[in-house]
Amino acid sequence: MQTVLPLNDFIPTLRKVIPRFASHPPDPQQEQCVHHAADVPLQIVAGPGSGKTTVLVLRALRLVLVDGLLPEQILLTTFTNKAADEIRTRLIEWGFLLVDYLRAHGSSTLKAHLAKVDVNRFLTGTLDSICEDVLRRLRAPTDTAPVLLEGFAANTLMHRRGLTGTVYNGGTIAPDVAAYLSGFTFDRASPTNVAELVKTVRPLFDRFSHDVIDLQQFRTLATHTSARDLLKSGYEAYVQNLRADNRLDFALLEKEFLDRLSANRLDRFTDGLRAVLVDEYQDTNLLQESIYFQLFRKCTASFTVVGDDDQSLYRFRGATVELFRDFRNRLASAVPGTNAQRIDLFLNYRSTPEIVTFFNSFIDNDPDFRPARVTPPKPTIQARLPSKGAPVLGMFRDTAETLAADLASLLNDVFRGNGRVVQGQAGPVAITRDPNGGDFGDAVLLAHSVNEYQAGFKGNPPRPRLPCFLRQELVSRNIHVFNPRGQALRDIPDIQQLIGAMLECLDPAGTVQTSMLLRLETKQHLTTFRNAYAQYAATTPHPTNPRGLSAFVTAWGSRQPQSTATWPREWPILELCFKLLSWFPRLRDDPEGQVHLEAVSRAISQSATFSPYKSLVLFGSGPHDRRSVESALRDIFAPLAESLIDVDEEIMPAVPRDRFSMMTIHQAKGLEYPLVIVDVASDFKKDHHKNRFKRFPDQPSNVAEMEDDLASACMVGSLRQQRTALQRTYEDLIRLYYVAYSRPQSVLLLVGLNPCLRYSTTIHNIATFWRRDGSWPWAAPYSSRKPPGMANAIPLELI
Ligand SMILES: Nc1ncnc2c1ncn2[C@@H]1O[C@H](COP(=O)(O)OP(=O)(O)OP(=O)(O)O)[C@@H](O)[C@H]1O
Repeated sequence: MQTVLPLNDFIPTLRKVIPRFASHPPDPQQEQCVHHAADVPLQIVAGPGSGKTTVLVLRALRLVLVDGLLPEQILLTTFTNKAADEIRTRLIEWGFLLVDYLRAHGSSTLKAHLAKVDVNRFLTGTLDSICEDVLRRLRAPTDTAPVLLEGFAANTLMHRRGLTGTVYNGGTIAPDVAAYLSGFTFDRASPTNVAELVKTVRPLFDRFSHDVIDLQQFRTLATHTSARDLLKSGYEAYVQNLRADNRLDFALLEKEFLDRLSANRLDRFTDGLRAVLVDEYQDTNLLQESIYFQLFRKCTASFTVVGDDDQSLYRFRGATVELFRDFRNRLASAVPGTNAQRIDLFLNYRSTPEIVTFFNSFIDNDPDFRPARVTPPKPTIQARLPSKGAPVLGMFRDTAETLAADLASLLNDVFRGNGRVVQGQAGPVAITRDPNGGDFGDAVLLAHSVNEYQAGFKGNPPRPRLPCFLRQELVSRNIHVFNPRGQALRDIPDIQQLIGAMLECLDPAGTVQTSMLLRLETKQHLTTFRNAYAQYAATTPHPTNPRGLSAFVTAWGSRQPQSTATWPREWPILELCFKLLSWFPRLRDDPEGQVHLEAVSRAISQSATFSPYKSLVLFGSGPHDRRSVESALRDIFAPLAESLIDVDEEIMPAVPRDRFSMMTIHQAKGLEYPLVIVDVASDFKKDHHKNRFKRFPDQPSNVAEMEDDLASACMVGSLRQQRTALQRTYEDLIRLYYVAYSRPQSVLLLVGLNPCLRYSTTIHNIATFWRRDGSWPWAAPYSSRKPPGMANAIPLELI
C-alpha cells in the first residue's frame, strides 16, 4: 500500500477538521487501533460503550486517506441494518469533512488520490445484505441472480416441497422424526402438527448451513439414525427445489455466496476488495467466519474484527462466541503465516461510574463464568464520564399492576413533570428530562420478552404481563407507547378487522373457505377475523362518503364495479389491502400500526413468490376465479391466522420522540438511552419450574441441546463443548443481562416483584446476581436472631 497522508498526520487532521474530535480525541487504545498496521490483521476486544463503532469508522477512513485505498475497496459489515446505517452516516459525514479539507490542504499526491475518492461508495451493510447485493450485481455473467425468500414463504416451501413426502406423509409426522425433534422443542414434547413440525425443523435446517454441518456424518450419528436419514432427505429435497427455481432462504444465501466465492465465481467483487472490517464479531457463525476468512485469503485484504465476548447474544442463530474468543488462533490455522494482533478497548464513554461499577460487578459475579471469557481477560471497564449523583435504582412491588402504575407515574414525573428526587450517595438528586428536548424517547423498557400477554394455559385466558399493564397506565396518562411486538399480529384488533374485511371481499360469507381442508386453529382465527370486521363495519366508520366500509366490501364481494368501468380480470390483493386502509387510520398513521401493516403487506407480496395465482384474484376466468381465492386463503390468510408472519420493527427508521419504547434485550444490542428500565423479575412470584429458563436454568436450552446433538458433524462442535450445554445456557443469560445493564447513559432502574428480594427467597435469578453454586451476595449473613425481611446487601437504591 502506498501512503498518501503521513500516518502521524491522520489524528491531528481529524482533530482539526471534525469538532467532536477536537474536544474528545481518540484515547490511547483507540489511537493504537486506528494506527495499527493496515496489513496486519487486528482483533479489537471492546467493552460496552468503549467507542468500537467510532474506531471502526476511523480505521476505514484512515485506509482511504493514509493507505490510498478507495472507499469501494473497503467492506464494513455489522449486525443490523440500523447499525449499518449508523456506520454509513458517520463514514459519509466525517469522510466528507476530511476529504474536503485535505483537497484544499493536502500534498499533490494526496490531492490526486482524493480526486478519485467518493465517500458514498464504502461497502457497508449486514453480511446478508452484502451477499444479496453481490449475488445480484457482481455475479459472474454466467450465474443467475437468486430470489431471496422471506421467512414464512421459505417455511411454506419447506413444508410443501421438503418435509411432505419425506418426514410428513398423509398428515402424519414420521414417529422417529417426532421423537428425535422432541429434544429440541421448548417443552421437550414432540411436534404434533405440521405447524409445530415446521417450527422445530427450521432451526435445524438453518443450522445445517450456519454450522456447516457435514450431512453425511449427521446421518450416521449413533442415535435416531432413521430420523436423521429422513430429515436429510427432506432437507435435500427442499434445497433442490429452491435451487430449481433459483430461490434462496436467508441461511442458504450466505452458503451460496461462500460456494461461489470459493469457486472463483465472484471475482468481479473480490478483485476490487482491499479491506474487510467486521463489527459485532462475537455473534458470527461458522459459515460467516468461513466467508470472512475466504475473503481475507483471496484478496490478502486488510482485516479488522471488533467484538465483545461478553455481549454475544445470538446463539439461536448459530452465533459462536468461541470464534471471536479464539480468533487469532483460528485465523492462523486457516491462513498459515498470519499473526493477528489484539488490542483491548476498556474506557467507557457511555455510562455514569455508578452504572459501570454495577455492570462490572455483574459480569464478575460468578467465578464459573470466567472460563467462558476471552483469555487473557480484558481489563475491567473504566468509566470516563463524571458521576451525576444517581445510584442504580430498583423498583420492586407486590404485583405487576402496582409496579406498572408506579413506573408510569415515575416516567410521567420525569418527562412531563418536574422530575423525581432520589437518594444518592452524596444526598438527594433529581432525575429530570434533558432541558433541551428531552422526551419519552430518552427512556426504554428492556425485557426478556415484551409480550403483553402470557399465553393461556389449560383453557385459561391469556394473562396480562408488565408491558400490558404499563401500556394501559401510560395510555391513561395520554402517553403513547411503541411496542410492535407486544401482541401477535393475529391478535391485534384493527389487523383482525382489516384481514376480516379482505376475507369478506374475496370470499363473502366464507363459501369457498368452508369447502377447503384447513386446520381447526386456522378456521377459528379466520372466523375471528370475519367477526371482528362485521363488528367494526357495524359502527359505520369514517369515511362514509362516497361509500362506507360495508358498501365497499359488499360491492367487492359481488364484484360490482364502483364506477361504470367493468370489473378487472385480475385484481392484486395488495391493492385491495391498500384500498381498505381508508377505514383503518391507525395502520396508516401510527408508527406501531405501520409496522403491523407492513407485516400484512409483506405476507401478501411474499406469497406471490410461491403461490400459483401470485396473490391475484381472477375474474371471468372460469374455475380459476374460485381457485385464485382458494390459493389466497391457503397462502396468505392461513399463515396470518397461524401466526407465521413476524413483524419487522426495523422498517421504522426512527420512533417519534414522544413515544415510550419497550423492546427485548436482543433488540437493544448496540443502542444507548439516557434512562433504561430493565425488567428483571416482573413474572416471578415464586420459584416456578416453568420460568426457570428465564432466570436460573436447571436444564440446557433447546438451542444448546441441538448444538450438542450436531457437535460431531460440525467443525466447531468440540470447541463449543468446552462448556457444557447447561453452562452455555446459563452463560447466555449472564450475557443477556450484561447487555441490558450496559445500555443506559445516566439512569439504570431494575424492576420486578418483591418476593425476588426477600432474604429467604427461593427465586434464584441470574439478573439479581445469583451464582451457579446457589449463593447470593445480595443476602449477607446477619447477626441478629431473626433474619431480615429483605435481602440486606442489595446494591440498588430502592424507590
Ligand atoms: N474518545 C472518546 N471520547 C469521548 N467520547 C467517545 C470517545 N470514543 C467514543 N465516544 C462516545 O462513546 C459512545 C459509545 O461509542 P460507540 O457507540 O462507538 O460504542 P460501542 O463501543 O459501539 O458500544 P456497544 O458495544 O456497547 O454497543 C458514543 O456516544 C461515542 O460518541
